[in-house]
Amino acid sequence: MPALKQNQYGKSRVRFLRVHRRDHSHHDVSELEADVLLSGDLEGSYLSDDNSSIVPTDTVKNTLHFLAHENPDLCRGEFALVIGHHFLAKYPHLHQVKIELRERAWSRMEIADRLHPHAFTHDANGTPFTKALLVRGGETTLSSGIRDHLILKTTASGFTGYHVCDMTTLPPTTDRILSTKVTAEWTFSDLDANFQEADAAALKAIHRIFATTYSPSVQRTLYEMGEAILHDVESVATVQLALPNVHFLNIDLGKFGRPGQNVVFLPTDEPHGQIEATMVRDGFAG
Ligand SMILES: O=c1[nH]c(=O)c2[nH]c(=O)[nH]c2[nH]1
Repeated sequence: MPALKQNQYGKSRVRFLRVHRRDHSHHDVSELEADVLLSGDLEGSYLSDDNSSIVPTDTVKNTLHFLAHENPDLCRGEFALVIGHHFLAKYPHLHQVKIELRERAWSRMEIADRLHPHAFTHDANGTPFTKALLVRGGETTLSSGIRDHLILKTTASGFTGYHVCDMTTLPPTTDRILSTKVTAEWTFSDLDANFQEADAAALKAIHRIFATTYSPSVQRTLYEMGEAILHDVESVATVQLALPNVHFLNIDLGKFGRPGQNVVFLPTDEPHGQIEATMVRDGFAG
């Protein structure tokens, strides 16, 4: 009989919208998609036909809906911790709960220069997420971030001085379009932090570095983004960044009397460069 090395189970893609009604017309919304994976004394369900340890995944889904109802005002980070603590407290045979919450971001409509109290527009640039891992008797880890946040600038980016060999065809440039689809994840060292403020500050730091510094390479810009997040957001200990280099290629209009034009570019998806790194605050283990 093969050894059961590792196992986990749960419910994925549980979707719900929470409406926090501050008063009859002023509402906040949070639309989430949740994955919850459970581990613990569950071997019996794999090694025999004994299902008594299985909290059905349907129950997991119902629990998420119920906890959403009871906690309409918690931000993603706080809500992830509530979910994790609930499962560990209620089911003593579970040892670990892994949670991911992905948000469909809704921002308030601006009507007559005022933010509307209950009308929203989908803020579709990327998917904000939170991950939590709660281990019975162990440490809780919590991280937040954003996937596929697309940004672009039209100058203040170049790429020169790179390694040249017989396979090199790339011309150096000191003025290029720089675009990337940021995936970033930051891990909290302080579980009492204001996660919402921290998330907003981290995204602001990414934007500030992108917009206000000359980029000599995606690698350098990535490092400066991570450095800025760690500088600006005290509650964060590590930052992981993945920046695809989304190329916009200069279209040759020489035949039409517009040689070396710098106006019309071809957007491309593939192939793309892929630059990734993890940065750790001094004094913290990676
Ligand atoms: O910023 C860049 N980093 C690279 O590693 C690279 N490679 C490449 O072809 N163009 C670029 N640009």
